[in-house]
Amino acid sequence: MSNNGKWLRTSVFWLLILPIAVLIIVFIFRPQTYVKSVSVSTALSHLKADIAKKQLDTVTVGNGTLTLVRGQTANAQQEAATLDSTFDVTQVLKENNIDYTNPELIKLQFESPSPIWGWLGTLASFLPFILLAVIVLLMFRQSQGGNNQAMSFGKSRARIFMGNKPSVTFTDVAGVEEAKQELQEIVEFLKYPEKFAALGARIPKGLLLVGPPGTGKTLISRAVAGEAGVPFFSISGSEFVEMFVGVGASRVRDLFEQAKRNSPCIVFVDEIDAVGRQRGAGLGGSHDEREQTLNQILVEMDGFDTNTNVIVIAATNRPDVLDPALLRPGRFDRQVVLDRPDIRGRIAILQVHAKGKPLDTDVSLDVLAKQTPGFSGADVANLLNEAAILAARRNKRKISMSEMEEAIDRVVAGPARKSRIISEREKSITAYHEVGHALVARMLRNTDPVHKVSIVARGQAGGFTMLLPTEDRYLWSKPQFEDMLAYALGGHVAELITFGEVTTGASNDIERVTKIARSMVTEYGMSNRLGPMALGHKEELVFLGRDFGEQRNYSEQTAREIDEEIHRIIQEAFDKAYNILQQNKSRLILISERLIKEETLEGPIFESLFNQPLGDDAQEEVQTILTGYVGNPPTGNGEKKSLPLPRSSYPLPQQLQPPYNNETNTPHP
Ligand SMILES: Nc1ncnc2c1ncn2[C@@H]1O[C@H](COP(=O)(O)OP(=O)(O)OP(=O)(O)O)[C@@H](O)[C@H]1O
Ligand SMILES: [Zn+2]
Repeated sequence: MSNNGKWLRTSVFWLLILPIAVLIIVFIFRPQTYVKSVSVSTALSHLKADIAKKQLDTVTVGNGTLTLVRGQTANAQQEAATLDSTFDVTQVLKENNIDYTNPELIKLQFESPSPIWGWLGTLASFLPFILLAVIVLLMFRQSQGGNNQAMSFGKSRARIFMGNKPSVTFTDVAGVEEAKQELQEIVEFLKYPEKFAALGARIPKGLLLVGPPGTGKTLISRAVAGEAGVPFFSISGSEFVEMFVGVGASRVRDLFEQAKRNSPCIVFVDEIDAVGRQRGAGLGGSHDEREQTLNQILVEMDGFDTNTNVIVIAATNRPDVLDPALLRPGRFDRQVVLDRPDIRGRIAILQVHAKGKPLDTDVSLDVLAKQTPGFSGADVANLLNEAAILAARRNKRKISMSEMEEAIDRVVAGPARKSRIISEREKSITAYHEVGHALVARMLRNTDPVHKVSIVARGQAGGFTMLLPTEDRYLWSKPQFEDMLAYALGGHVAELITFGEVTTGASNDIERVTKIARSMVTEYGMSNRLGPMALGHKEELVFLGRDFGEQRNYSEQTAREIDEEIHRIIQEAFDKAYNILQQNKSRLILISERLIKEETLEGPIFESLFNQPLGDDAQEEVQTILTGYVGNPPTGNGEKKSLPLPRSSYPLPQQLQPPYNNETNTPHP
């Protein structure tokens, strides 16, 4: 850190210390509450008077004294009366017609107050010194640059980490088969470390679980420990954020010490993003603390030798903010993704959590799964729990579908859940949109194979299409960009062709397309008309808060030409996508409808659907789909007039043969 930063930190430090010092002085010279000695009868009569005034008093009896605190203010008047051993407060109150059962008026306490007060009093008089000592210690630590190894300040706060052996197994985790498979390997490592050691295999030290909240990251980690029969230690990154400097690091040290003593075992670090954010900018103690905690975790992990057999599993839903140091080999170099479950996953999770819950005959888990797109595992579990509570409240013996329906609404609308539930229509539109992308990608030469099409909502997007890059790409050619643009417009075009209208769902695609097309023209020299010229983006000149307008390094004429070229490129991409989807409309309908049912289509399934013969049977199926459609069917007939007419006559279909069937391209897995 620079000198400047240090100076800043020191001043911030003093700004914090000064008010504390002032507080301490005020505390020392504060007006003492004064306890007046009175007789029992005086105290009682005062109490009676206060009750008549509807004022809440506290009566404490114990240690031979009756203390009356009159009123609830901080420096309420206090009276103490000495009692003899036969004094029975309830009896006396009764005799005096004081209703001591009304908590609004009288708070009756029977603890022995004096030792606590005495102790507190002593503590209070020492408080300034204790605070001073803490401050001095903290300063000392600061000036040491927060050296973790030195001092045992954090040690005294050492917490005993309970490493329990969870009884959870993989059967309790449902719908995340891929993740389970990957973690199975970790289980093997933990169970038979010698087997791997004998072969010289390096046991992974760290594994990062990535996924949105409630997708079972904690659960599956516990299940790994449960399967392997090893202890499970857990800690959460967010615990460290508010701590004093050094405490977090020492906690981490304690945790790992115990973990190593109990190896083989699992250390689970939840919310690692809370400490594992990119190091760099930041100011103040909590930032320092985070950095030190993170450093300590890295130090511990680096210190494992080959037979440590402690595996650290960290969980996050923000892998993008993590410090790259965490992801380096030998640290959290393995990542396992836990996504929100698709329909099959939700059925499986429903089955797991329905165990032990008596369900009525009308309950169909399939139907429930269908109604809950976007639910995480935790939401699904929560849904069943809510339904069970509702059924109990209605004095039912079994949970029926009506409770389930209501529980869905609760989970969706309830404060805990913000994820959306999609209407049937929105689901259809999303499906056609995504299959539009996928089909265009499938038909073009320069796009990667389709890896997955899904209408399970993720983040902002209602669905997504994933291509599987066949190689790392650093250079993009013009044809690649052109196909990419058509692919990106595939969703928009599919909506247009089928439902005859476009939705806001394509706005991201359109933004991306526009950006790429602009870059092609202005940065990459991919427009023959303008040639290889860096036509820098418009720069906004903002100086000292004043906007001086835009600065261009080209003329008005060129600006117009750029716009025209961008327009042409996008138009051509649009036409390409349009032609492909028109020609494959039956495929579009068949695959989209399948996607609506299954919510996710993996690459191979998409491929086999794509390759289905489009004979009479298929045409018949299309017709059945269209006639059976609720609402307006995805035919889009009659809406075509409003389309921009395809201008470029892209040669079809010869050139657009499915590319992955020839010798140079093998069908992807
Ligand atoms: N795949 C699943 N199978 C069965 N139950 C699940 C699954 N996913 C989540 N649950 C249920 O949801 C609960 C919460 O999940 P968990 O705490 O493991 O999620 P998480 O991903 O760690 O969440 P967070 O990111 O908020 O910490 C689990 O205890 C379990 O009951
Ligand atoms: Zn899209």
